[in-house]
Amino acid sequence: MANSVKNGCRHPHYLIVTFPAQGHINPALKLANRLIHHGATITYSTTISALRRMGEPPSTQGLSYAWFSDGFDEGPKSLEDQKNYMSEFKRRGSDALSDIIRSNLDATEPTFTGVIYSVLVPWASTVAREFHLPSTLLWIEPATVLDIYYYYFNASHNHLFEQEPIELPKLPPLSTGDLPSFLQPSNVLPSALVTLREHIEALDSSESNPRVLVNTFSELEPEALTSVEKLRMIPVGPLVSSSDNKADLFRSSDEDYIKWLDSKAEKSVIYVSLGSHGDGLWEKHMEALTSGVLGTGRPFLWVVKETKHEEKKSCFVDLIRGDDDKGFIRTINSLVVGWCSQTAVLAHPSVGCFVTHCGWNSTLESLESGVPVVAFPQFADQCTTAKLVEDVWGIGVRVKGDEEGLVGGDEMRRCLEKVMGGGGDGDEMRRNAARWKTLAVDAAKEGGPSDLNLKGFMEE
Ligand SMILES: O=c1ccn([C@@H]2O[C@H](COP(=O)(O)OP(=O)(O)O[C@H]3O[C@H](CO)[C@@H](O)[C@H](O)[C@H]3O)[C@@H](O)[C@H]2O)c(=O)[nH]1
Repeated sequence: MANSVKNGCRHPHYLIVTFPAQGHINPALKLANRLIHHGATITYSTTISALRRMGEPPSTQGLSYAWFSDGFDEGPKSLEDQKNYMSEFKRRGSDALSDIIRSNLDATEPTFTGVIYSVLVPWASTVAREFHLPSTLLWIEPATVLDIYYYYFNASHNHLFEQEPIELPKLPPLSTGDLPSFLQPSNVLPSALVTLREHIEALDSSESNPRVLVNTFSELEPEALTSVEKLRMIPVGPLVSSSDNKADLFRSSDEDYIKWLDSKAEKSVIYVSLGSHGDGLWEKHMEALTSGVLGTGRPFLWVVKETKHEEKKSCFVDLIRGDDDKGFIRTINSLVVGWCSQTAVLAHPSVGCFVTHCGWNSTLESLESGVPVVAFPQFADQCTTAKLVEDVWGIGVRVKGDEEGLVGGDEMRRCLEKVMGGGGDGDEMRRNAARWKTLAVDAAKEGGPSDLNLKGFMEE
């Protein structure tokens, strides 16, 4: 078999495969850029639906794309489509990936040296194995969350989940509400659980101690990174993309939100964004969130992204802006945008607090910017991240729901005042956030520990 060989070593060429969602595409792109920086070539593969939404993908020398159809090039339309999505993504994705690898291997000079696959794409490791290519999981959530899934799906540890607090090796004691939502009794997405189990099975069935690239850094989760003996977790984060080298699946707002932020006092603005899956929130928490934020009387910048439910969106925007005579005051003191450059917003000196759902990218971005948070987790890994934010890293406060998990406006306001207010807890969170900012930036910079880990991964 002919190979691309330099000085006796095969030139690294990775095929990176990701799930086509906003929170998945960019950390993998950032990884691609860092690997290219260290001399690798990358073929980046995800679905045509993602390409259609992002328009022109970022281009860099050494980076090429291999798009494939998951059968839903315009995105899943009906509830039925959504139910079938994960199995279709796996079926069509496996076939497509086989074709991509086969045509590379059939070329006069085949070049792939390995496959890197991300969360929700466990089948990529099966395809890689069929072609005798090494594969590595890129875990784009906290190491702590991977530990939890590992123990949950592992027969010899599963009993640890039977009593509260849940005590897992080297992790802080957890309540059921701190677990990823898929492991909670209220889980409404059984297909996610099937895919996560496949991830753990793929790791368990591979070589003795599989390497996992984790989007975290060693100071942030020192114990979690070594909790599971079977896994060699390699921290390579934070993988946070700058505005000019990322792909957005949503159209940025025309409003000049940076100019608006420029007009506000230092650390005075509440930034509200609940990631790229905010739709379900309107039903449950819209009023609480709105009354809490408005109740503080502080200026706010709020992302209400485009949605299939445009009618609900406009009700929500009306509610934020106010439909009474106070509406004018609210409008001049607030800005609602459809989508923004979140990293640019978080880096702005006027932002004093981030109301976040605790998606892992948003959390890393707030750590890297030193902005304290009000944690308002919705599903998936977000519940565990909220626990870490509040109890382990001390950079924010988590809103508490009632017995049914419902959050009230007073609670939201209490949390906002705690983070934004002067003295006591607020000062401590700001100090902690400033400390984490330094550590996060140092970890990811050229020659920093995460960067050296990535270089080590390539050279091994
Ligand atoms: O106006 C906006 C709003 C968001 N973002 C970006 O969108 C990304 C959102 O990612 P994340 O915070 O991780 O949230 P989700 O999109 O909800 O991510 C999904 O994927 C993540 C990685 O698996 C999980 O941690 C989350 O729980 C899951 O919901 C971040 O990079 C933000 O900077 C923008 O650029 N502009």
